[in-house]
Amino acid sequence: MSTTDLSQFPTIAFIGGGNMASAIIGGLIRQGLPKDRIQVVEPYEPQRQTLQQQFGIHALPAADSSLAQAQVVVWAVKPQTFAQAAAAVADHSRHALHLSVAAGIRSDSIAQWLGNDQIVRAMPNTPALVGQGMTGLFARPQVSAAQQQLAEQIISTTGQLVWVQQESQLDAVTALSGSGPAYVFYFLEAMQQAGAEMGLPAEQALQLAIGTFSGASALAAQSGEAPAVLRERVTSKGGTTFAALEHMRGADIAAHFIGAMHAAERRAKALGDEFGG
Ligand SMILES: NC(=O)C1=CN([C@@H]2O[C@H](COP(=O)(O)OP(=O)(O)OC[C@H]3O[C@@H](n4cnc5c(N)ncnc54)[C@H](OP(=O)(O)O)[C@@H]3O)[C@@H](O)[C@H]2O)C=CC1
Ligand SMILES: O=C(O)[C@@H]1CCC=N1
Repeated sequence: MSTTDLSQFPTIAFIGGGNMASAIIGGLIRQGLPKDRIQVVEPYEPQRQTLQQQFGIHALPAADSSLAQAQVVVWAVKPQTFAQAAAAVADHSRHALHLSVAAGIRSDSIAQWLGNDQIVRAMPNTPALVGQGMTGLFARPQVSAAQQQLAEQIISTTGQLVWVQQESQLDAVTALSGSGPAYVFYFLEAMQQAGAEMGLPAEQALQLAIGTFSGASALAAQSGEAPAVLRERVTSKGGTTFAALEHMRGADIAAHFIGAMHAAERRAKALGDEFGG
């Protein structure tokens, strides 16, 4: 995570004030962006109250002309509601940089809805909530280097990032790191259940599972060795890991897992087709 000083940063408007918007707002405030530089449009009253309690930000129930002061507009609405939200905002944000986190919605659609080509698409993930996000970014050719840097500064308050060269690669990022935390939680649930079935208290089983994920991730990141090498080092001949991995191979878990990720990528593309312009 970068430690950029954001005290001189421009005003940023968020369209949609739910999970992902909150993760980014939290990152920006932690790094010193004054709250009066953040605007949020959020139609759901309980969520507006949450934003007030969590960040001391007064969110607007609907777009209005005050959005014209924002130099960056972050789109954090569901793909299904993007077109409708864009229609209400377009007239107020002709000259802003637009940063969309919506899954699947292509920048061609966004440019058409907003009448503006200055668009960066981002695919973050929920560990952004604790400053450990992983985000893929794509910039349209019309986006300047300075605007790319601005997008990078915003996203880097939530964790790490990578730029992709082709917009279609964002669908792969969505299937991998965007949806990825859910895969990890799915495995954590299964490991907790197995631990409990084998006689461990459920809480202790979860603690062991979480610690194993974070420890193995740290080892993979710091050792510089391939996951397959690290896996082999755990797998003693005729031992327990071998027994577990043979069971997984028999059930072709890897093929099923890879198939699941392809399903996520297909869904990202379908969201773009279904809800894009
Ligand atoms: N959650 C995740 O792990 C990730 C999500 N994303 C993407 O982020 C985007 C937002 O997801 P997430 O934060 O989880 O969703 P949320 O539902 O938490 O947030 C979206 C918010 O937008 C509000 N909203 C609906 N219509 C409008 C409108 N016209 N103008 C302004 N706000 C509106 C919603 O209100 P209401 O509830 O009343 O509809 C809701 O509070 C999605 O496009 C998703 O694809 C990207 C990466 C990861
Ligand atoms: O499930 C979704 O559609 C969003 C995009 C990536 C994670 N959540």
